[in-house]
Amino acid sequence: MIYTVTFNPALDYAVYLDTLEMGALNRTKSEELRCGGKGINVSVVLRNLGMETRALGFLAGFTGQCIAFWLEQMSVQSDFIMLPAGMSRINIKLKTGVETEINGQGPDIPPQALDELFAKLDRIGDGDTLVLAGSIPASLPVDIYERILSRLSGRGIRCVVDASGDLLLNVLQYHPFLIKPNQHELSELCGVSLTSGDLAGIKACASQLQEQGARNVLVSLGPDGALLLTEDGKFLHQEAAAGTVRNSVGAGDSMVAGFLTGLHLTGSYREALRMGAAAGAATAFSDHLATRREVEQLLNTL
Ligand SMILES: Nc1ncnc2c1ncn2[C@@H]1O[C@H](COP(=O)(O)OP(=O)(O)O)[C@@H](O)[C@H]1O
Ligand SMILES: O=P(O)(O)OC[C@H]1O[C@](O)(COP(=O)(O)O)[C@@H](O)[C@@H]1O
Repeated sequence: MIYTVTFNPALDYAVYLDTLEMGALNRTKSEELRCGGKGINVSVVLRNLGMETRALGFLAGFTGQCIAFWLEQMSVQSDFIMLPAGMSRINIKLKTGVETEINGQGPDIPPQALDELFAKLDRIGDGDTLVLAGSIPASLPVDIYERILSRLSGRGIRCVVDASGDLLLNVLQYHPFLIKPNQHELSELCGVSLTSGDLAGIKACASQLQEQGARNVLVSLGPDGALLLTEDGKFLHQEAAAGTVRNSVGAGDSMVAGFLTGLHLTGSYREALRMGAAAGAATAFSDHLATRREVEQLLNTL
């Protein structure tokens, strides 16, 4: 079973307009609302690809109820903790030819709710995979992912972490099975400025994160594809699929889901990377998260 944890789920509100005029009334050409947050997106795409998954984390308020309802409608198994106050965030995704995002803070998570999550995590066992993905509400300490990995350590659980900054750096000492920074996050993590196409620089940063403890490092590069540094020290590069971008929100999460599915089905890192790229592109080229049919179609082109 692949468990995902989303500390800070969201409703993603995508708004399409030709231009955005600051300080004026703008009207949309169209808009879409869907549930989001990194772990949730991973679970949705895993489910679409026929994998067994359960989404964990925290929800609050009417937005939280909406997220739970939509997950149920999509037959995604979930076991969220409902918080006593606040509301799950609404993240705004402006589509004006370029993509601009405004992500919210999220509700406070009180200590009792955190204990409830730990109790659920204690039931995960040998052979399971745990995906910790996304930001945490400001009220939580930045070592929270580290505390989870330390608690699960030695229990045969495969841990995947998709987060940025210290949230990610702090867990490397626990040797996560996979991390998936995008190019921007990689630059930040390594304190260097990486330009698109600087494959040598990207490889050096990936190696640095592996030296710090990550087993496999998957760097997603948007339209430039992806680079995987495997645990046995090999670099694999994957070109991106060709197509027209509609909404790339969730492409990274879809890549994680595709990668885990590909690895489960074939046991090959090369194939996992290919399926990750197909799933990422399938999401970027549509206004929803990748479906199985879309992933299979793109897989044939890679
Ligand atoms: N414009 C695109 N064209 C083709 N593939 C894409 C595009 N954008 C994303 N992808 C695929 O999805 C993967 C994840 O996207 P990326 O934007 O790098 O992640 P994130 O959403 O985490 O920033 C990429 O590595 C690539 O394979
Ligand atoms: O938790 P964070 O870092 O604020 O990110 C949350 C946002 O990331 C997403 O999960 C999309 O992530 P990716 O585009 O990296 O796949 C959105 O659904 C959500 O709004």
